[in-house]
Amino acid sequence: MIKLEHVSKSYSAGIPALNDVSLNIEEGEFVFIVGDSGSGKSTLIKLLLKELEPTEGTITINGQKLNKIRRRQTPKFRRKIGVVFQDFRLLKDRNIYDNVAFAQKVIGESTRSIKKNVPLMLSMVGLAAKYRSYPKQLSGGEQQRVAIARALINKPKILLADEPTGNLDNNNAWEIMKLMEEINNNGTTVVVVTHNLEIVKAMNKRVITMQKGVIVDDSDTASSIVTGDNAISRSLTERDVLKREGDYDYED
Ligand SMILES: Nc1ncnc2c1ncn2[C@@H]1O[C@H](COP(=O)(O)OP(=O)(O)OP(=O)(O)O)[C@@H](O)[C@H]1O
Repeated sequence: MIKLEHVSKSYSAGIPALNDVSLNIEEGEFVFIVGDSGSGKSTLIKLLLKELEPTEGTITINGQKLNKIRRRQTPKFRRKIGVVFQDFRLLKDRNIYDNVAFAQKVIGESTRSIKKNVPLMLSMVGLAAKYRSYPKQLSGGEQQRVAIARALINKPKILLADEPTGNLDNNNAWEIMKLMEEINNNGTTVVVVTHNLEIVKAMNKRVITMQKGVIVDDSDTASSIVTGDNAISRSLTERDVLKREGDYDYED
């Protein structure tokens, strides 16, 4: 699903930010990437999103070699990956329904589908009742849930999260991690960059440790590997949601 072969990235002369990194992440895995500040974690995420090009080596995602993707095809490629950041990056002047719906509008989804999909997704992250709220009316944990809903609404096979709990207190951090675990259990491959080693230890997943641009440890726990495609919609039917949330209409 995600394959790096001898990937290096230098921003300038001197020590490369990534130095000959080879890595394989299989479909359905949940992987933490940890390491000191400056060890290359964010560089790795940016390479996976094709925001940066490697200086050397090859990256393959979903069978697609990233260096073969033309510039005008890049947005389409990125839409296949859900991304979540530390600072949420929500649209401040839109309510949370519109924040999530926006991602569907961008790919040309019909209004009818959007009206069906967005409530389901908001329900999955536990925010169906707050669909009219604006980001500033939500707690940090809730805002991150909206960001996760937005990242997943187009059913990507991969979710990348760069310090998703960095701005959250411990309880909210745990809830977000548990949500990511649920998402992974439904078949999505999840890659999480974090400094929160307490959570990493407790979650018992594969942990890749980086130091000065190289992988210094990769502890694989095979029990965390789940196979299958993205199946959020399979596990959460419309009927489930109506049962859970009560039947109510969303505005246009
Ligand atoms: N745009 C850039 N230009 C030059 N050097 C950069 C740039 N971005 C990152 N670096 C350097 O590359 C190295 C790796 O940085 P990176 O941001 O990938 O680390 P990180 O592990 O994500 O750190 P943090 O945990 O602090 O976010 C660092 O030495 C950093 O200074």
